[in-house]
Amino acid sequence: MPHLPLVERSVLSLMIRDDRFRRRALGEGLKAEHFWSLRPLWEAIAALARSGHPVDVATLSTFLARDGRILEIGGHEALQAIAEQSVPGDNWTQWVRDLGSARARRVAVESAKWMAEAADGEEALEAAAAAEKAIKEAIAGPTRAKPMKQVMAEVLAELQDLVNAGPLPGVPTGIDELDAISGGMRAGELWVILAQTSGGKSVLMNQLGLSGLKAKKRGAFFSVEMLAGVVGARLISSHGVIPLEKLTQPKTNTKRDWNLIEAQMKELAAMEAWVDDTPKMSLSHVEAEAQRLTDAHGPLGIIVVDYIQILKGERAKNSNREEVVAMISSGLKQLAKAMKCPVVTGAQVNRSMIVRESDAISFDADAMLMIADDGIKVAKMRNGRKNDILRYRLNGQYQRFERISQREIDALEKAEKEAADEAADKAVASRGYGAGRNKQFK
Ligand SMILES: Nc1ncnc2c1ncn2[C@@H]1O[C@H](COP(=O)(O)OP(=O)(O)OP(=O)(O)O)[C@@H](O)[C@H]1O
Repeated sequence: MPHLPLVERSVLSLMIRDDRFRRRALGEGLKAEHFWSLRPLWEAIAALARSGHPVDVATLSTFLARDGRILEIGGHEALQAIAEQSVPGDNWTQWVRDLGSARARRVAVESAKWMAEAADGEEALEAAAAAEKAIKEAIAGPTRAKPMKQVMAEVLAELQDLVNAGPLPGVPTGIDELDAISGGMRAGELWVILAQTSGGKSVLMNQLGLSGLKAKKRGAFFSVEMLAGVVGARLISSHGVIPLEKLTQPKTNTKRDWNLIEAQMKELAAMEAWVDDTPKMSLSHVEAEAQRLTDAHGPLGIIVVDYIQILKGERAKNSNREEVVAMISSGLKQLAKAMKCPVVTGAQVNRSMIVRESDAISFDADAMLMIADDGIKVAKMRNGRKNDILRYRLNGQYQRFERISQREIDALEKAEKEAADEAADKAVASRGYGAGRNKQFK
């Protein structure tokens, strides 16, 4: 049978060593049929990756040894050699095409056999038609395009969901002004919260997640920095408007404090939510765990990932930190699409409020909220108006963003207007029209 042992070997070697290629292979529609000599190895890698298990030589070896298939690929040493083979990923696309064409040639050989073995003319014609279809499919690869009939059915289902949904098309954010602009956090959207260090990213992410839980959505919280207990304490504080100290230094708590805390704990415990605090968490861990939770409990309604730059990237050889961050942000966007729910994450910015390390985050995000002293600026909103400033400010003690008082908003707006006028004056003066905007009209 036609096959390409070296290409199979190179593709599988890349897949063992680099999660990025594993995801590409699965996303690009490679299947067991594309492999001939190393098919059991493909099946083992795909099964482990899909179920969120590590894909390393030891795990693969145990997996293949269980049903005796390790011998079909040449034994443990052959597996070790494949994993250690150093191959560049540059030819990946060509190799995937080559595997597709080798598969097409195998289908052609098989098809010729069916036709030759046909008992009579009619059966031979049927075999020829079936063979033509199989060859076309093998050459084209798995189709990704959806027929218009299916697209229309999906539009109809979405419209029905929107009609049946509450007042908002998306998951409520809990911040009225933001809901009015965005319509809530919609399925497939990536929301990114930007702030300097300790600016309140985690607080706002949790607040949006909690708002989803209150709207009876299933939620998953992934936290790299904080232990699950700390996330839990912060959620209690935010949900119950209880000072965080009462949860971090509880020795002086009164009976009333304990009653309040217990009531909040009960409410939160009844929500369908999970907190994952695995250290050194990677994007593929998040993807696999979100899938596992969905399989076990039903679709998730919101996913919070705290936060982009701290997530471990499977670093491909020679890739810099910027490329890794770009890969993670696009992975989170894909996760939102695959899980059909919003994903909320954060990104650290520097003093000039520039996203560190990657512009890609701003490309992938559907909504970007920038935390500043005078409020939360809507820096991007794919489905709505941008540049509004939501007059909310971090209240660290209660782990939530709260509306700024009207008096303070008036003062902020006055100061902003004065600053804008001053800037306009300077611009006019610098163009040489006079000393200032007001003087021109005297
Ligand atoms: N007991 C408390 N009282 C008042 N403020 C508190 C208390 N505990 C924490 N805070 C404040 O709450 C905020 C928590 O911010 P948060 O952890 O959301 O920031 P972040 O942007 O996620 O930070 P990092 O850069 O560490 O990821 C901090 O500004 C902190 O000072």
